[in-house]
Amino acid sequence: MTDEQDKTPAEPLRVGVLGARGRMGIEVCKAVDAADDLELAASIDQGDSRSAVSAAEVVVDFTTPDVVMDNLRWCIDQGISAVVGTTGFTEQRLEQVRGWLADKPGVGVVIAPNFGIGAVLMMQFAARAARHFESVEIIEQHHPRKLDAPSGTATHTARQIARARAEAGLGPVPDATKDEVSGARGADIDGVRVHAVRATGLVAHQEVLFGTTGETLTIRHDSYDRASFMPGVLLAVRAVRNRPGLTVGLDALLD
Ligand SMILES: NC(=O)C1=CN([C@@H]2O[C@H](COP(=O)(O)OP(=O)(O)OC[C@H]3O[C@@H](n4cnc5c(N)ncnc54)[C@H](O)[C@@H]3O)[C@@H](O)[C@H]2O)C=CC1
Ligand SMILES: O=C(O)C1=N[C@H](C(=O)O)C[C@H](O)C1
Repeated sequence: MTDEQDKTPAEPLRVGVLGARGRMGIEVCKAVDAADDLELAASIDQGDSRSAVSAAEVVVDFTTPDVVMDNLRWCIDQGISAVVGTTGFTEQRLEQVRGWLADKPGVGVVIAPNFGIGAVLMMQFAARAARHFESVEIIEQHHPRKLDAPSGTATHTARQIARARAEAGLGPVPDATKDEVSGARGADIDGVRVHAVRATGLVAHQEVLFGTTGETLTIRHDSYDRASFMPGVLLAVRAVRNRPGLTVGLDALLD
C-alpha cells in the first residue's frame, strides 16, 4: 500500500440541528449537508423527540428564546457541545449556562447573537468608535415574522457600546426629551437607545449612528439572505469541541 492509499479520510463530524424546519434551521441543514467534513446526523423540530440527536457530536440550536435554555441544558447533560444562534440571552442566562458547563469540563458551547461575519465586524467597529462620540443610537430592521425586539444583535451592540463608553468615562447620551409618546425614543439598553423596525422584504439589518460636534458616523450592516450566517455557523461547529466552556460571540473564533 502506498502512502497515498494509506490516508484514510477523517470521519465526518456528526451534527444535529434543533429548529430544523425553521428559517435558519433549513439553511443550517443545507450547509451541513454540503460540507464534506460534516454529517447531518439528526434534524428535529417542535414535537420531535430529542433522543434522535443523542448521536450528534455537536448540536446547532436555532429555535426560540423560550425553549433554548431547556435544549442547552439537555445537550450539556448529554455531553454534547452546542452552537447556539437563538436569541434571548441575558447576563443571567449566560451565568446559568456557565454553571451547567462547570460540571462538564469537556463540553463547549458557542452562543453568538449574529453569525454573519460582516455583522461581527460591524459590532467590533461600533465598540471601537463608541468612545469618540457623545451621541449614539441603534436602528435595527428585520422581517416581520421575528418574535423578539429589539434583536439580539442590537442588544449585544448596545451593551458593548455602553461598556466602551463607561471605560472612556463618557456620561449619559445627551437627550432633552421631556414629553414623549411611549416608545418614541426606542428601548433603553444600558443607556443606549435602540429602535426596532419590522417590514416585509427585510431580512436582518442594523445601523449604528454616532454623533459629535459637527459630524456623524454611520456603521451599517445588511444580511440580504440567511446564507450570510452559514460561514460563521460552520466555523463555530468545527471549533466548538476545542473550546470547552462558554464562548459568547464569534470574535474569538475569527481571531
Ligand atoms: N445568531 C444568528 O446569527 C441568528 C439568530 N437568529 C435567531 O434564531 C432564532 C430562530 O430564528 P428563525 O429560524 O428565523 O425562526 P423560526 O421561527 O423560523 O424557527 C424556529 C424553529 O424552532 C422550532 N422549535 C420551537 N420549539 C422547538 C423545540 N422545543 N425543539 C425544536 N425545535 C423547536 C419551531 O418550530 C421553528 O421551526 C431566533 O431567535 C432568531 O432571532 C436568526 C438568524 C440569525
Ligand atoms: O431573527 C432574525 O432574523 C435574526 N436574529 C438575530 C438577532 O436577533 O439579532 C440575528 C439576525 O439579526 C437575524
